[in-house]
Amino acid sequence: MRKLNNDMALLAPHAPFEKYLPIRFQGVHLGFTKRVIYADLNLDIGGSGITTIMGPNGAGKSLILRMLAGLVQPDKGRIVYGEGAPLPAGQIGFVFQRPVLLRRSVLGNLLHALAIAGVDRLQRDEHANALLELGGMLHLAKSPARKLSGGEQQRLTLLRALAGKPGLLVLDEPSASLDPQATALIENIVLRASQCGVKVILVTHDQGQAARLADEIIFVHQGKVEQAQAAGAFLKNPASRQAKAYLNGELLID
Ligand SMILES: Nc1ncnc2c1ncn2[C@@H]1O[C@H](COP(=O)(O)OP(=O)(O)OP(=O)(O)O)[C@@H](O)[C@H]1O
Repeated sequence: MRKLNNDMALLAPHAPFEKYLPIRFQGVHLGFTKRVIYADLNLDIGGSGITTIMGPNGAGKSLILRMLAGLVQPDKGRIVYGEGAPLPAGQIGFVFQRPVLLRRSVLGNLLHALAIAGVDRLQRDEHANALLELGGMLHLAKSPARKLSGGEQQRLTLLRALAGKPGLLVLDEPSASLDPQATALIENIVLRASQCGVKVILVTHDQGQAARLADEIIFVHQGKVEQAQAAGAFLKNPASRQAKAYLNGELLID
């Protein structure tokens, strides 16, 4: 219980996020010069907890995350949070596939993120150290961030994303190419954030990871999106033939 209290102090969103749910993609069209990725994407990401997006390479999973982040704008349509109020700055934390860390120490990266998040200068050291403890990285505090191993960099990126106590955490294959132990460390932090009320949206190809983390799963294939299905049901008996083929490792041709 004590740990949960500590986690709550460290991870619970700085402002309640429920009112920004569901997240709705309404009539979204997104295309590039030679290819339309989404012609008319309508998708509700409704529940709290962890939503996992799965689907073959190039299906457009990362683009859904990038649109959520406002990094890519749809050509048409819109993304609506809850009743439609604009999402306040600092409510989304991102972890992308390739970590981009500052040329500073591990601690320096977290202190910078805390400064950006508006945390009082006097509280930053304590907050950063608590994050490092959460990530099992206290012993690396003074190491140059860019010299860390891939798994350590990914974990630091996750801690940095949580520094501002966001209500929504968006992760794009956060443990691709990590070993099982490094993956377990990442998953532990994600689960703890979720238990503290952070809404998590995670892209993964790892069915084991989806089974361990996901409450619901969305399947994306050729610009079409299956509405969220409960994770257990999806992994056992997915709604579509394409999802079944994907889970069985078969080539998807239509
Ligand atoms: N800025 C861009 N310009 C042109 N094409 C793009 C751009 N961004 C993404 N795409 C294309 O959109 C498609 C979907 O990309 P996206 O990164 O969302 O796929 P993904 O489902 O995340 O794939 P993966 O599992 O391989 O990471 C790809 O074919 C990609 O090449």
